[in-house]
Amino acid sequence: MTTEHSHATPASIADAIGQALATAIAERGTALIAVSGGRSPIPIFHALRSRPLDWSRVTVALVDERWVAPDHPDSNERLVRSELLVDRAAAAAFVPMKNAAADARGGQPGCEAAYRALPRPLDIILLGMGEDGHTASLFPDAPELRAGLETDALTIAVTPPAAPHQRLSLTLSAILASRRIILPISGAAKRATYQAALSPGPVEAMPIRAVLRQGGTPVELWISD
Ligand SMILES: O=C1O[C@H](COP(=O)(O)O)[C@@H](O)[C@H](O)[C@H]1O
Repeated sequence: MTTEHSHATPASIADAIGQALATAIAERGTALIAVSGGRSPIPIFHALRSRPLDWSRVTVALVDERWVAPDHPDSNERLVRSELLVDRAAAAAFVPMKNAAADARGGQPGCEAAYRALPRPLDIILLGMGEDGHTASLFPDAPELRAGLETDALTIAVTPPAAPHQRLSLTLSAILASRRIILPISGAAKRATYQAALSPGPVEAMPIRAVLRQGGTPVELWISD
């Protein structure tokens, strides 16, 4: 089921995430969120990081990672540490995807073990979508895409055909195992991508379709100008 929220703002999205985390903490004592990298989540991180939650009970994981050093400008870990895990959110635990392996394929088993050790299900995923219809690091035409859409593993190494860096990504099954998925869509280009994703066509051409076409996990689209 997909719910559309129009006129979204970083504050309204942070409200929804903060409430989900607070509910999880109240019900189970802990909360687990996986967040995307890229540009889109930055204003949401800024609105979320000062929310009055018991952040010491929150664990932050990643939706995907570029296989670069954690201080590289393209590192999603660097982004999350610098833009989310500060202020009140500095008390949260963080589970990186990047490890010491030389490449993403070599690092996948260690990442899989680290993510399997997390409590499940994820309470919430802050998902992203590229203008090419990729989500997480499930890229159109990636050689590993079919496996990423079908495997029961939580993570997969991906070689994007047209984007920089090897990736480590949550798989579709791991994404859909979340209690709730929040997908912000901002700007004309992303809105056009979303409309294209709603049209008939293969999932392989726009992997976000696999998230939008399923009916088991609630997906909230937060749409802004
Ligand atoms: O490469 C990536 O791209 C997507 C979309 O990024 P954005 O900059 O267009 O918001 C992101 O969701 C993913 O985490 C990231 O690794």
